[in-house]
Amino acid sequence: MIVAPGTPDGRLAAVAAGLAAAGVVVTLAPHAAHYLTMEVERRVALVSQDRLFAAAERLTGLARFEDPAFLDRLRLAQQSGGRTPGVVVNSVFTIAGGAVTILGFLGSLLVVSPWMAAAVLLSAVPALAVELRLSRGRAAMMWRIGPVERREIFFRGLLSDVRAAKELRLFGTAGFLRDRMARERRTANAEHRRMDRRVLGAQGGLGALSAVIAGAGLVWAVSAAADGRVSVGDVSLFVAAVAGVQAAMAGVVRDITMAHHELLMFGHYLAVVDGGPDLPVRAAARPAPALRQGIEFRDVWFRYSPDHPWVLRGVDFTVGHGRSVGLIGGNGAGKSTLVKLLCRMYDPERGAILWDGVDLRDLDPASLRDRIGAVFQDFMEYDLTAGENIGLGDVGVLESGDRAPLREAAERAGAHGMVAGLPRGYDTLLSRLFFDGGADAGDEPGVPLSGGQWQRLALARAYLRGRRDLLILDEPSSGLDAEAEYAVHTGLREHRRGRTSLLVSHRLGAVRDADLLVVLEGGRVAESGTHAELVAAGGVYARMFGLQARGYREDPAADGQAADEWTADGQAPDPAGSAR
Ligand SMILES: Nc1ncnc2c1ncn2[C@@H]1O[C@H](COP(=O)(O)OP(=O)(O)OP(=O)(O)O)[C@@H](O)[C@H]1O
Repeated sequence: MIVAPGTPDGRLAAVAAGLAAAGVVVTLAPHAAHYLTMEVERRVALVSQDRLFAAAERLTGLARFEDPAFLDRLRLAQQSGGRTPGVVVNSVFTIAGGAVTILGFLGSLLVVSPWMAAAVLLSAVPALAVELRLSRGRAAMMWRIGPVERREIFFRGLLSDVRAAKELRLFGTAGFLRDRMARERRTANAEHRRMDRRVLGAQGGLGALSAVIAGAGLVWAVSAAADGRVSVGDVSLFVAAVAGVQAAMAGVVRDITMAHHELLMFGHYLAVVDGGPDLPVRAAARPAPALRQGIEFRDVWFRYSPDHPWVLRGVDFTVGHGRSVGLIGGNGAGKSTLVKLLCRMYDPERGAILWDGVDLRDLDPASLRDRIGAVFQDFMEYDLTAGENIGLGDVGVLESGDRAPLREAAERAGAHGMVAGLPRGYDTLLSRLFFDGGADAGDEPGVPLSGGQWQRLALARAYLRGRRDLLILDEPSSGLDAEAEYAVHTGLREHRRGRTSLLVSHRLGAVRDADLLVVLEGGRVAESGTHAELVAAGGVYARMFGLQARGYREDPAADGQAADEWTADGQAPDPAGSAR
């Protein structure tokens, strides 16, 4: 009987309930602590990820995203950002717990042998120094193998990318790429192995030091017991205390090192989040005003970096307000580069681009971009719904839920019929990679589009920004079929009428009626003028136009006449045929 006879049943029940509650608390506490830790980590990860990508979004231009070192840093920052705070906080708690344990054992040790206590404590100094050094070495190694791991990630992505799958199968290149992937992994593994060996060696040394100290202590304790200076009980206490202090100190050193390593890696996160602007930001940058006069390229020189050749070498021309300018030039002439400069993705190295006479560098980039609608040559295909693919041209419209502007833009881009024919119209998910999560979609896989269909959506996206001051179209119809191209160019002509636009195209028939044609060659404006003027001049444009015109002639015998026909009256046969 553990309860004295006569104890009231109520008290017994209360004691039992109290014990049960304590048992529940004791059982639940670690799980609750784990839950709280994980919840804190989830929240910290969410906030840190948001801050990281907000910082990336603040970068005005593109150069950082083309800088391999920045990309490595961004990847390491993603890994460390969400993890470091949790690891460090955990480490602080475990270090505190370890310190208490050390103090407890140290008390016992001090009673038996203060010298031994000092020796065991001091042995932590080299251990900490060595571990911190290893931690720095590990962080440096992670940075060193960044490019290797990024290449491996690239190959891994390639081997699982549906767009690459065609060529990999047709050319039988998957094995070759798999080897390259394995080679990168082997290189990374070699670095990891080297590091692990260093750690192994160092840990071995530290282990030996601990063993020597503990062994020397034991010898001393046994001989002291033999001399009767300490009792047998003291020897047991001594051995347990030495082992306890050493184990707890090893734990503390391990936790300090882990926190140290995480903080080193967190440096990458801070470098991205606190990184300065990539393009100079003028303190007094003003909002871009509505375009009234035009845009002037004034002696614009540009290269992607000092290690790259000049792409533009003193480009001069003006896009007058309300005028359409066609930009022409061979592959690599710098047309898309010029478009990117106009959107201030980069700054010219020399010269300036002026918006109504104001240098783009003096304008707030966001307000400048708000005045521009564009289709880039390498336009995006978003794994989102058709409506969202168009709506991303103007998030305000997208968020308003008003479908009419989306439809209008799609109609102008010749995309409405195609979108309306999709299983869920504008709500159809355009992807094979995701399931359509719509309430009544029954998790159907999304629908992929053809190249030309995607291009129409990209055009619709630009049209959604129709009220913008400047429309830039970089090869907007390269993937379209003949009818669609005709429709698009007819629509474009309408859309461009009286609006400021810059149209880049290799199809000279598509740009011939622009108010001004600018031909880029060798990084400079080789010639400019109207179609008739350039044809009459018989220069680069005339030659290019003649070549294309010949390609559209049915009768090869007439080739010889072609150039004469258009040079004579400046009204050449239409090279793009259907596009006219
Ligand atoms: N991000 C970049 N970094 C370094 N060089 C680049 C970059 N983008 C383009 N280039 C180089 O700049 C030159 C001009 O490229 P750009 O894309 O402007 O030519 P383009 O006239 O638009 O050609 P295309 O008619 O083939 O589209 C090319 O030699 C290209 O290699």
